[in-house]
Amino acid sequence: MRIDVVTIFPGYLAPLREALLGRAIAAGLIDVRVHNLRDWTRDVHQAVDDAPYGGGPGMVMRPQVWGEALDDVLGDEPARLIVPTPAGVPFTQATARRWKDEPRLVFACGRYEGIDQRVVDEYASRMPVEEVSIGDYVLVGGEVAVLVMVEAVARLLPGVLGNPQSAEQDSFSDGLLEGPAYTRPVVWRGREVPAVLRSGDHGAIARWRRDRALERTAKRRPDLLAALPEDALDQRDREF
Ligand SMILES: N#Cc1c(N)n[nH]c1-c1ccc2c(Cl)cn(Cc3cccnc3)c2c1
Repeated sequence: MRIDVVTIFPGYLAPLREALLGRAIAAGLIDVRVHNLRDWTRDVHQAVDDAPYGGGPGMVMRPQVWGEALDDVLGDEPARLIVPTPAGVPFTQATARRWKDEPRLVFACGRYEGIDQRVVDEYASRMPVEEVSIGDYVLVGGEVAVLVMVEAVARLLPGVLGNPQSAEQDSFSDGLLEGPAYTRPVVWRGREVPAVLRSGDHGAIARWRRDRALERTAKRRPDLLAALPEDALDQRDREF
């Protein structure tokens, strides 16, 4: 997969080159290119924003510079354009799973009060464009959202995670939150690891883990339980 990110703060994307993702990039599993939007400005001040039509607080990012940048970055290679925005469709694990098979993702990272809407409208007329949000809170720009989305997608790509089973069995893969995890020592500050996890009874362990996942999901995210398909829970599951 090729990933392009256009931003006025390229340094914000430096964490992509660290640790697991950094190794995946170095191994050629992912091709990540970060572009500075200001490279497409033509004025001495490298202006990328202007006052909003209709008034209101803050500034809006100008369409011209975005158009020139995206025309260049996109070239003729098919891609999906992702535009982070607080007003976007929620980004979920299902989104990450859908995007992992894309040959190329291009992220348009805005700042200020956002990017002139005509940029989205222009590119949506010729390619898949998604305006997405990573959550119900407000950030200062799109860069952190891109870090989140790139990591969520990249970890699903073959060879990126040391243990591919992690991606298959992680939270949300079965629609439930993951239950608690434990490792050595068996007793820590007087707190003991649940005996079932040391029993060697794999059936009992699987049941215990599912019970804890159901319990945690019912308590913290009842909306996820409600969204499960009818046949996802058996009678016993419904006791939580
Ligand atoms: N994804 C996501 C996401 C999220 N979950 N919170 N905030 C954002 C996000 C994404 C993109 C931008 C761009 Cl461009 C500018 N801002 C600042 C802003 C603040 C208030 C109102 N409008 C824009 C962004 C915030």
